[in-house]
Amino acid sequence: MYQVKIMKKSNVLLPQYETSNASGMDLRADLDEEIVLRPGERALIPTGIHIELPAGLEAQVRARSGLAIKYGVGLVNGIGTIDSDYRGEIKIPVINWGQEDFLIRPGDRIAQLVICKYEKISWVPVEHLGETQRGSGGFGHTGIE
Ligand SMILES: O=c1ccn([C@H]2C[C@H](O)[C@@H](COP(=O)(O)OP(=O)(O)OP(=O)(O)O)O2)c(=O)[nH]1
Ligand SMILES: [Mg+2]
Repeated sequence: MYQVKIMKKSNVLLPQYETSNASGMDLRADLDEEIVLRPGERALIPTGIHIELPAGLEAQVRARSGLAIKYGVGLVNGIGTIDSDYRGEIKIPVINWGQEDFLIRPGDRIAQLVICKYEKISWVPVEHLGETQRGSGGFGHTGIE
């Protein structure tokens, strides 16, 4: 298990795994007061945490499926990428795709953080790529049945 430095405001709880083998740790809104996200509205919600990941690890900010299904609330950037060299505050770009106002209260768990390994590569420019059965087929070319 990696040990990762985290800097946080004193009022902020450490993100934690909610079950023993969860891959994500829930992220809480670090707000002074509740905010209302109207339908179609987006906001960048602070978490009050800064982390120092070793090179080779990234953190992904992902939506919580319960909020997505119940309220249509997700992340406007799909999945947020926290680079290992980022030292700023982790923020959550939420959007209300639902039809009702969505209330975010201080401390609400509104997204989750998943730590992942990533690889670095260097490019080798070429004129031809290796052949495969798929070739250039994509975007549903194998059908749906
Ligand atoms: O959901 C997110 C996504 C990003 N970030 C922070 C961490 C990340 O390392 C930095 C930059 O993110 P990204 O590369 O996705 O944004 P960009 O628009 O390309 O900004 P930059 O030019 O700073 O890389 O912003 C967050 O706090 N939350
Ligand atoms: Mg970037």
